[in-house]
Order: sequence, then C-alpha cells, then structure tokens
Amino acid sequence: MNPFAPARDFLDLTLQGLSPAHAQWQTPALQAHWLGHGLLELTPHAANLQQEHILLSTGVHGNETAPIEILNSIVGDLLSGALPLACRILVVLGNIPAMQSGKRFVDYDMNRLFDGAHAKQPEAQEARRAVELEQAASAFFAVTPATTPRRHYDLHTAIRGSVFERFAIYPFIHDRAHNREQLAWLLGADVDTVLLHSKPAATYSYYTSERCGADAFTLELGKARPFGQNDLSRFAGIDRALRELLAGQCAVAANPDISAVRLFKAKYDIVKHSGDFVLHLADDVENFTALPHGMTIAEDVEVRYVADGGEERILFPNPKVGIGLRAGIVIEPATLD
Ligand SMILES: O=C(O)CCC(=O)N[C@@H](CCC(=O)O)C(=O)O
Ligand SMILES: [Zn+2]
Repeated sequence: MNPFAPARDFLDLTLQGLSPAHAQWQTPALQAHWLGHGLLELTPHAANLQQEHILLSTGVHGNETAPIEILNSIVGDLLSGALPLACRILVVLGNIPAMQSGKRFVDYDMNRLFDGAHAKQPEAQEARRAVELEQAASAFFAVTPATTPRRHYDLHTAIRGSVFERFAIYPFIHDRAHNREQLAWLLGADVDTVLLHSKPAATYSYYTSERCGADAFTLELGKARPFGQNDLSRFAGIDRALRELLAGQCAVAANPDISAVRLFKAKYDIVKHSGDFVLHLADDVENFTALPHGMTIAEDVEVRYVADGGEERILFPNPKVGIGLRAGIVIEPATLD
C-alpha cells in the first residue's frame, strides 16, 4: 500500500497529522517504511544498494520552509521512480507543530535540546520530539556497518540575510579530522562557506556527529520565508547535489581541492544572560558582517562583548532568544588542521 499520491504527499499528510504507524510498502525501486510522524526510511532493493547511509532532516525549525519543500519534492520523486535511489536514507521532518503554525518553535528551540539537553526542559513539547529524533537517528545508524559512510545533512534557512548566502556549520568533532571529501561535496552543492564549531552543542548535527559517528552538518541554505514564498531557484545547488548523491551519481575525488572553501571558526558565543541584554547591531545587519576593532557588539548586566582585532564577524545575531541562550556567535577566519 502506497499511502502517498500526488495530492497527498509526505509533507501534506504529515502536516495534516496523518502518519499511519508502521506503514510499509514497496515500489519497483525501493522499500519504504513510514516509521512515525515525519519519519520515513527508504531502502533501495539490494541490487541497487550502495555503501552510504544518509540522514536528511529539515524543519527542526518550523518556519524554515524552503528545504522542507525541496526534501519533500525529492521524496516524491524517489517514491514515484522519477529519481533512482542508491543509498539507504532516513528523511526527518523535525518540528511538525511549529511547521503547522509557521513558527521557529512552539515551546522551546528544538535545536538546543539534543544530546541530553531535552532533560532540562521536560515541559517543552520540543523536548519529547528531540528524544524521538535522537532515537530515530541512533536506530537508523545502529545497523550501519562500521565501514559504511554515514552522513547527516540538517537543512535550515537563516533568520537574517547573509554576506555569504549559503553556508555549512561543521559541529565540533573533538579529535576526529575534518572530512575534506565532505567539504568538496558541499562546494559542489554551491555551499562554499563553512563554520567550524569549537565546542560541543545541543544541536541535531552535533548529536549525530558525536553519538552516531556521522559526517554531520547543519546547512544554512538561504533566508527563512513562509511556505509557498520561496524562490526555489536559489536552492538549485543543494537540490541537484542531493539528487545526484541519492542516485549514486556523485563522485568526489580522494584528496580533493578545497581551496575555494571559505573557512571560519567559532571564537565565542554571545549569551543573553538577562532581560537587560542589548544587541548593538541593527536588524538588517547580515550574517558574516565584519566587526570593526573596538566596537561594542552587545551588553548585558555584567558583561560587554567588544570586537577585537578587526578580523571578527558576527553570525546569527538575535536578541530575541530566551535567557541563557546564544544570541550570536563571534567568528574569525580559519584554516584546516
Ligand atoms: O538565523 C538564525 O539566527 C538561526 C539559524 C539557525 O537556525 N541556525 C542553527 C545553527 C545550528 C548550529 O549551530 O549548528 C541554530 O541556531 O540552531
Ligand atoms: Zn534553523
């Protein structure tokens, strides 16, 4: 039984709250398993199976709709047979109530609740969902052989415009080496700017990187807009790269040339400690804007954040976050180890 049809696709049915538990069906190309609300696993029939297990998530923030539309279209094409599948994949639509109400989150920012942080916000509906998404990722990768590459791309769009329109966030990987083939793949997806995180985080990509051994990235693919208001032509690079990857048509050379990647590393987080927090950046200041030496970036009761050295830039400035949360990241240029 294929519960999908052109007018009732994965996203439509999920937004309507229609997720038949444990629905499984076959197409000529693949085995589909609807694991739960917004969770769909697709496995190509053995003859086509290649050595990649890939988690594709989107909608961890409900108002970041362009990648949700793109991933839904890819799923539709995989199920109809228009796009061949060569990898085992898990597709995750993250925060469904937030998608339904067009908001970043309902109770609490879900991308601050992974890797155990959900236990600190037991009342938030996003905490329960973060547990489900952790379990879905862990179960998906639990059957991945140790030598099989594991990838996770968590697809987002940003609140502000950006000097560099598309960028990737590489979670902190402790003593592992950064994966140059992955950076080359990102270049092929028109994602030419990468931020290297410098410490653990409670994000979905940190969780799958650290707990599931995946090459995991948060991808920021443009500016967040409501459903139906996206110019999807601006997302053509990631759409094409994902389709080629899933179809087994992407060949990345060993030791590729990644000199075109613009690299930054996180220097420190600006934290909103109290209701007195003031951000000294206008609403139209874009991500990656340079911070002149000596400028006061933000102030709170007992702390002043002052730019140092002239090479620093600002990422994700947001004075509206909850108290105790990150209200921006100060970043600086980096090179690979
Ligand atoms: O535009 C913004 O201010 C936030 C965009 C966004 O959702 N970014 C992610 C980045 C996650 C990471 O640091 O890996 C987030 O804030 O959760
Ligand atoms: Zn986001």
